Amino acid sequence: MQAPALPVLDLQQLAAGGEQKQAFLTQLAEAARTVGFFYVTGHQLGQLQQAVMQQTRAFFALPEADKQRLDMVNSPHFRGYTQLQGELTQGKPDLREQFDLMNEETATVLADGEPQWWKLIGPNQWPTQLPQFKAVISAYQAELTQLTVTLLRAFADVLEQPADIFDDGITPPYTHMKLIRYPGSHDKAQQQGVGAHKDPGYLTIVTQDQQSGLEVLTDDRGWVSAPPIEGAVVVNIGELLELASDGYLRATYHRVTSPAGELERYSCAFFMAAKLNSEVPLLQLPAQLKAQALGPSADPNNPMFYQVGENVLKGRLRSHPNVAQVHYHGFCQAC
Ligand SMILES: O=C(O)CCC(=O)C(=O)O
Ligand SMILES: [Fe+2]
Repeated sequence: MQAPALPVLDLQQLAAGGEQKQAFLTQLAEAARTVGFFYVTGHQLGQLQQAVMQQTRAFFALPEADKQRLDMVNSPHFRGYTQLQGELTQGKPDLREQFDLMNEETATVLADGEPQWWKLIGPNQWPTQLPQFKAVISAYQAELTQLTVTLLRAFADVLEQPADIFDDGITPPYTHMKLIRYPGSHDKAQQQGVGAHKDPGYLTIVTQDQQSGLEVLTDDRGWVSAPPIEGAVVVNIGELLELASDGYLRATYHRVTSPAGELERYSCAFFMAAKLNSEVPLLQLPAQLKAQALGPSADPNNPMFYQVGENVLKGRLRSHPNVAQVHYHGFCQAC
């Protein structure tokens, strides 16, 4: 077998402590500084992962009318179903259908003048036709939340910070899970499963079925494929970690190219951010790390905000203009 193009890290080493933990942290630092994308094995997600993929397939196999009843446009909290080409990346429709959910909460009632991102908080929409769906997906959400917290603490170590430096903002974190189906494309001109983008949170974990398609932009090798590896999930750094580390760590551009012809691809992307009503701490890095911090990347098409709610809402408004139009009209200049 060809060696994977991205680093593979074993979480058991982190758990073992001592020298093994040090070896894990060294690899994490290297992976984070070079590509910002890596595989993680040695997690405990195995059986649950299979159940999640089963439920994901079952959801997308529901009749179109059942899925449409859960359309995201019903939800000011950006939860629910988005049909094929219903989401935009870099202004172009993505060839994927998806189901989004976040922390299950009661909607906040906004007083005059309060920031709009409070509206991101609220209940999910659930498909009642699938009796196991909510329990299985919620259990996975809880496991991935734990895993991202563990990894973020490891990043604190890499950045030579106290292990709890991020804790205030992530008790609990804001989490967003996206179940996705990418249909095959017969058209070479239309293969944007999802266009090139950075993720807005601290960290993302991607669970893939057997079909490849995820690609990562590297400095030295251009776009490289991140195909599924049995027993591994893919982890990548988001914008909040880039901001917190003043660009020492980089959020990496990635995309999904549609499978060919009759093939299809299923995945689950899990985004972990800090609480919406928090600010990302700008860490005081030791001199040898600071010297390598490039500052956060400046992209006029993608401003990054330290205020977490603002950064998360920016991404949602841009990706789902129809939801923005209905629920954020008059606020969103782009819609
Ligand atoms: O489906 C995947 O593998 C990744 C999806 C992704 O990058 C995203 O939704 O942000
Ligand atoms: Fe992404």
